[in-house]
Amino acid sequence: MSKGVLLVNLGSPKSTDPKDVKEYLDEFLMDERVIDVPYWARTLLVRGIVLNTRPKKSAAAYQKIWWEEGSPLIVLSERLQEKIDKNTSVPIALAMRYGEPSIKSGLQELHDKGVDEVLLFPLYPQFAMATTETILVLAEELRKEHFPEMQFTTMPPFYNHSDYIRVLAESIAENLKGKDFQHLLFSYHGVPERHIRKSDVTKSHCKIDGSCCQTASAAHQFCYRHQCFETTRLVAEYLELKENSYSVSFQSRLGFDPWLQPYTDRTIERFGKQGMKKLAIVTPAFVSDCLETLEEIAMEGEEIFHEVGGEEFTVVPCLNDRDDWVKVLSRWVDEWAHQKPVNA
Ligand SMILES: C=CC1=C(C)c2cc3[nH]c(cc4nc(cc5[nH]c(cc1n2)c(C)c5CCC(=O)O)C(CCC(=O)O)=C4C)c(C)c3C=C
Ligand SMILES: [Fe+2]
Ligand SMILES: [Fe+2]
Repeated sequence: MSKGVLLVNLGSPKSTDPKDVKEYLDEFLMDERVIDVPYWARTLLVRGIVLNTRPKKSAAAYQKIWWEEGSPLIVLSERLQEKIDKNTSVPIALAMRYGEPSIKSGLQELHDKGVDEVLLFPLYPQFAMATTETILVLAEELRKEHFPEMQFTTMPPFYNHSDYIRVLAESIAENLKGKDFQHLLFSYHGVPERHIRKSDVTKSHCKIDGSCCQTASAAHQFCYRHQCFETTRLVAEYLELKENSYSVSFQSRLGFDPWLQPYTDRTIERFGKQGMKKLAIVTPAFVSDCLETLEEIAMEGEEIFHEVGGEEFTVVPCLNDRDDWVKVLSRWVDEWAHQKPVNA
């Protein structure tokens, strides 16, 4: 059998034109693993309400961060793919869950190179129904329909992998070197609390309280909240951060349902109001910088902090195509290609 890898990230609109943003948001928000309500309710909510106003607002946000080469998320993912491709012995293709290049075109590209054993590699450190799961489900549907001879292996979430923790911690240390920050905020993309309960395989463990994520359970294999806390704990341990000098928050909530808390925007505001002057922030749910890091955190977050008296707001960039990250990913790929287990 001939092996190859499909890296999969979230995706972006084709351009910052509100029409393209609307098309992208339609595909994204009509995904039953993102807005997980019955089809009729999702259609009413997304096509009847959200898509009337959101595309214009999102397009304006995209305009603030768009690069000449295109969407930062796509350009950075392409750079990562090209570097890994140069460093490994098997073909590496890139796909996006929404928009282009599609998962189907990525599988086709590998198929055209004679690949029949694919490592599906969602570019998300932590598992979530709205990210990892939706990629794997769609890839399997496409495999059955178009590439029945292909075999898939899945890269597990790497939120606690020692190589990932080391690279993330080193990146934080490097970017904050010489900066005199009072607190390091780990801001993860949020999800509705309901998603956590749905992914609970025990059906009873996840209470979303102060202790469930620290109490050992089979649920944690699919618990986004637990995995965010674990990434944070391991990085803090690596960097020897003092208790209370760091904390976790969740950003980018949409709609009126309760999402994971505390919310990042309110946390930044609270810190400023309490008199904090120097805040650093890192966003480990994203491996590539994107709208949510470049606009929501680096622009809006900073504005909130300054409005309430904060002075220095330092954002640690995502791992993007850092050399040590490329090296780790390339080694994981080669280990898989040569049949060694990829998990530590
Ligand atoms: C119900 C809505 C959403 C859930 C659940 C959700 C989970 C989720 N998303 C990411 C990563 C990214 N999301 C990005 C943008 C984005 N996310 C939502 C909604 C949900 N996300 C929307 C509507 C948008 C589009 C922009 C906007 O209108 O606000 C991005 C950035 C894309 C880019 O082009 O730069 C990323 C990345 C994760 C990791 C996650 C669950 C853990
Ligand atoms: Fe999102
Ligand atoms: Fe939990």
